[in-house]
Amino acid sequence: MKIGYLGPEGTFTHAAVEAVFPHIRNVPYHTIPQCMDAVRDGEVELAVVPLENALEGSVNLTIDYLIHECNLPIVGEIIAPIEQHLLVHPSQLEHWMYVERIYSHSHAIAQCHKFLHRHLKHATYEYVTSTSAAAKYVSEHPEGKMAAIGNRLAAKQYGLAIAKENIHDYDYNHTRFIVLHRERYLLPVTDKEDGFKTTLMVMLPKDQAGALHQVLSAFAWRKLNLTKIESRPAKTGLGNYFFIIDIDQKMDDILIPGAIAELEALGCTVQILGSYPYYMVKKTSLV
Ligand SMILES: O=C(O)C(=O)C[C@]1(C(=O)O)C=C[C@@H](O)C=C1
Repeated sequence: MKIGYLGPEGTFTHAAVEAVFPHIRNVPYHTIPQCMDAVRDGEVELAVVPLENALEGSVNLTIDYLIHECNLPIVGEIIAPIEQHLLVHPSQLEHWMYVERIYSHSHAIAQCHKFLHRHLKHATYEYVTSTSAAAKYVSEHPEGKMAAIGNRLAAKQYGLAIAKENIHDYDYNHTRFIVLHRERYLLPVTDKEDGFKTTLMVMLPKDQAGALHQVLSAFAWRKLNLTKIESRPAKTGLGNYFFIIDIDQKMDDILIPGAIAELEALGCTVQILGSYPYYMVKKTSLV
């Protein structure tokens, strides 16, 4: 069995994969869509991609590619702590405050805006496909006045020095990663899961007053706890949205099917994106 992840080696995604699937061979992919395509095309059985960060919110590319391009069920979730560090070539360690360009994934840069505003006001941002792609690039340009934002694993992997530790803006920093498979599937994980979730995609009927209220009440009176509700453009015209709804329990025989039937009776289109276990990675077992 093989598991694809957003690479190259040393991303937070890689660390999450190693923490939960230490015995499965992992394969890095350059972009999030490439990871998903690899599962769809059968190159790997599973893929892990970032979905949401506690400071910066959803990774829209993941949601949009999943909904519009590559319909794969979510079979698991990994929640991992995130510590961002400023990484430089060792030869630049004394001069980190003079770096002119900061490389990283847009989500990682967004998690460190207060630090960047305070200490590196003059620097410009270069967005790349992942935090470790940034670290790799910086390691290949020892003369450049540049830094990457990434983790300890990437610093080690690419021989960079940590100029400043823990530069993320708020202490509580976690990212949710989803595990995708071609079909609904039970994960080969020995650790006990920390809980279960069910994720739905709901498209409201057009121009119906109070539709969202009715949708929420279908969950509320059944006491189904929602951990997330988010809208994304349906990409069919201004004002057309779909909702991603996370329910805090696994699929059952009565409550969730009942809520779905009620939504469909209201004229909603509903798709079950997955019903899956989630795993919380401890800080010490990450990077
Ligand atoms: O896995 C990585 O290192 C990434 O670059 C992706 C990503 C993300 O998209 O959220 C993953 C975790 C961190 O929140 C920052 C970046």
